[in-house]
Amino acid sequence: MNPLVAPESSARGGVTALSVNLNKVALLRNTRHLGIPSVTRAATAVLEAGAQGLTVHPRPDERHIRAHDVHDLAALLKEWPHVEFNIEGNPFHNLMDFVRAVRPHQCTFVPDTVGQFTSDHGWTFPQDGKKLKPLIAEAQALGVRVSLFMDPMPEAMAAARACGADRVELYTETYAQAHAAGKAAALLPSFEAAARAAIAVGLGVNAGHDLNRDNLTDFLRTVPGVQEVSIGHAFIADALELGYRETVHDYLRCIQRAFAPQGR
Ligand SMILES: CC(=O)[C@@H](O)[C@H](O)COP(=O)(O)O
Ligand SMILES: NCC(=O)COP(=O)(O)O
Repeated sequence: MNPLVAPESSARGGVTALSVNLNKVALLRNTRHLGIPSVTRAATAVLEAGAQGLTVHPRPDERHIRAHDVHDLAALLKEWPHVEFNIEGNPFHNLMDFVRAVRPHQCTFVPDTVGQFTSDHGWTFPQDGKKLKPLIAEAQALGVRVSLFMDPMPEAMAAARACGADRVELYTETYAQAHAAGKAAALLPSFEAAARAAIAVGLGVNAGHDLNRDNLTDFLRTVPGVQEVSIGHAFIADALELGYRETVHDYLRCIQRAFAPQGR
């Protein structure tokens, strides 16, 4: 049994799952009272094209994903029993209401403030562990896997595990910025070390934020055991040009390339 491949992903041969974040479909929809572009139609399109999961981040200000979107997607996913639903948010704000009502496969705890521009940091350990522990336990008692949004800090992983988390999601904006500047090689070792430290204490590893078709393969080739990438902003930008189906296929190819023997 390869410790870098969790049981959940063994069904895919250890290949990372693609979870499409639909926030930006809702953002565009909310700029008119016409209901288009449809979040549920986008979800159906990306799932029919092969995406393995959906992610939403219903922020308290409802700038994009609204409460009804979460419930609409939960209803839709009853038709897709093998697709994972991941709901992100701050568990001290509105996230737990959705966890209790919808019981998604996974919730991702993100330490955002209410009006924050976007997610830009992970939890702080050991300080946050004590207050997170009961909420993690509550979500798990509802059958919901808990992932903690984390900066790539190997030294924080034991404390993340100690408060009961099932997985961590490595916050990848710094990697994306470095990759765009041709400097990813300097940063990847810290992400690899954080992933190995997480796996060593029994945590699963997810990743997300500013991943795209240019930087995804390099990340997955270097960082071991990534079970899920959640990708939204760049994905939807690409889909505006290529369409949902072709965009899913492009991202799945980026993932597959990372697991192919080098040189192919
Ligand atoms: C947690 C994270 O990095 C993203 O999933 C987050 O959903 C981005 O939120 P916005 O789409 O509101 O920028
Ligand atoms: N958890 C990351 C996510 O869901 C999407 O982030 P981004 O691709 O919109 O930056």
